[in-house]
Amino acid sequence: MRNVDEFTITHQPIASIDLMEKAARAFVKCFLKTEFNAHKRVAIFCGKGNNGGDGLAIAHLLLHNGYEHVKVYIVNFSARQSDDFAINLQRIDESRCKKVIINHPSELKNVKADLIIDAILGSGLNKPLAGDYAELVKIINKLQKRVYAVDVPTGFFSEGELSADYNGIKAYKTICFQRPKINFFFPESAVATEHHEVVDIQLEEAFIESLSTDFYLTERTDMVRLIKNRKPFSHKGTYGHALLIAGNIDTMGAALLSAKACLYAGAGLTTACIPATGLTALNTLLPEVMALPRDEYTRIENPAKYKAIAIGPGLGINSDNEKLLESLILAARPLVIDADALNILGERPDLLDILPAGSILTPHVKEFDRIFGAHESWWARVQTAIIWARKKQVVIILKNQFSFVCVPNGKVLINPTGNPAMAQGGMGDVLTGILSALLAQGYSATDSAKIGCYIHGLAGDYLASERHVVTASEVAERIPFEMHLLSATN
Ligand SMILES: NC(=O)C1=CN([C@@H]2O[C@H](COP(=O)(O)OP(=O)(O)OC[C@H]3O[C@@H](n4cnc5c(N)ncnc54)[C@H](OP(=O)(O)O)[C@@H]3O)[C@@H](O)[C@H]2O)[C@@H](O)CC1
Ligand SMILES: Nc1ncnc2c1ncn2[C@@H]1O[C@H](COP(=O)(O)OP(=O)(O)O)[C@@H](O)[C@H]1O
Repeated sequence: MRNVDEFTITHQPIASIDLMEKAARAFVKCFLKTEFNAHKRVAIFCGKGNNGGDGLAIAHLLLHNGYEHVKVYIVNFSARQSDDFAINLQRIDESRCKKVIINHPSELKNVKADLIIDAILGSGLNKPLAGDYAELVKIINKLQKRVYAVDVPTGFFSEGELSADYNGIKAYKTICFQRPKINFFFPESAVATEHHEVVDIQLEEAFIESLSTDFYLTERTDMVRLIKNRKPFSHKGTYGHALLIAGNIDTMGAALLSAKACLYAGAGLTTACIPATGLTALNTLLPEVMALPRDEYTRIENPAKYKAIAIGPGLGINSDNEKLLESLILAARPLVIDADALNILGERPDLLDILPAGSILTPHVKEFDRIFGAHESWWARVQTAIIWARKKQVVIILKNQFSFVCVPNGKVLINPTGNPAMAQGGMGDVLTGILSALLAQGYSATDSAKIGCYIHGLAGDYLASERHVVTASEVAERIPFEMHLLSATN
């Protein structure tokens, strides 16, 4: 962001102090959406860099917006200060804003605040917190007040491996500028900030887009561009035949959920390869789906007749299923590999080595570590996924609240949709069904993964807007509505 900042200043008629003012305005506008009680006492902790400069400008604006009790705490632990911090400090000195200078953490006493704004250190963090900074942050966290962080919580690295013993500010919400920090998407960030919201400060967009990065956030506009309308005169053959190899005696539901999602995501034909004991359930619940009974060792005759083949949901781990997976991999057909098929891969590194290019793997964290070994952090997991996706020319969807879609060209597409109401068994089976349907309809593995994760989460978000929890079946049923809304606009 720093070079974007510089680029904006040199290419647009805007001074850096004005950019800081814009950032502060954007912060305050967002802050006032939830904090509209101007009687609340606000303590703003400001370091002496530009993050602290933002804090001072925010203090000014809050007073302007009718907040009566705003106090700034200048964290004076460093001799250096940025130019824009100095300008804003002078403005504060000339205003009616209360100011306290803290030269040592022990000087912080009797903080009477309802809300705290953290502007001590932002994206300039270049080493872990230690000494006075660490001590001060500990005291602030102990106050147990609602903290809003400016751009980044103090002590939180925006990118790179996150330490397991985070000692920075624990924010309720981080209001960050222009782009989310990559590390907000990792589960380890939950300890640093419960929520984050990105605000636009009109940095030079064209320049941001031109910066090289391996991380891309999937957006609604991508869906509108990618999802194709159903064509006049098209028929079931146009939209491909998907085969789902799934289910076992005690996990038939997984097969039913995948097959349901496959239907609802638009495959022309769907066949479920399930144990014969599940046929009645399948025919009763999903009469549109064809069945291929799976008893003992089954070979898929003529796999070429299917445009997409998925294997794994509720499959069960046994030698017959292992042989089945092996035969498909040896047939060099791209596959969607999920759940127990991933667990089989974990036991068979030789199969991992010959994965058909164009396949999609959909591991959650445990499945991922079973295949690729234990990892200390999510950052490390994503690095491993990037390497394997490139090496085997496959797509790896590392599933979580924000799923990381690692694609063959080494890029990572971060999926922003989805929510904790979706944290319930069967949700991954639905994703596998959606992916199969998209592949059957002719989308590439990368586009299927990108679209599939997005609409899966979007359906969950729609349902969760009025509910505490959503079920996997309901997510499947919501898919055609979301696809309609997205494709209708293109
Ligand atoms: N384009 C944008 O995004 C815009 C950004 N803006 C704002 O600027 C913020 C970035 O400001 P910044 O570059 O001045 O750095 P900041 O975070 O204030 O740190 C200050 C100094 O602290 C030091 N330091 C680092 N780690 C340390 C540690 N562990 N313990 C102790 N000291 C440590 C380090 O100095 P050093 O140690 O290198 O001398 C560092 O330079 C950004 O977050 C946003 O709020 C907006 O105003 C406008 C648009
Ligand atoms: N908190 C959450 N926020 C968003 N999505 C979630 C959340 N929890 C789970 N999901 C989604 O639900 C799916 C769960 O997959 P998985 O664990 O394989 O489920 P199952 O094996 O029960 O079918 C993933 O796609 C994941 O992204």
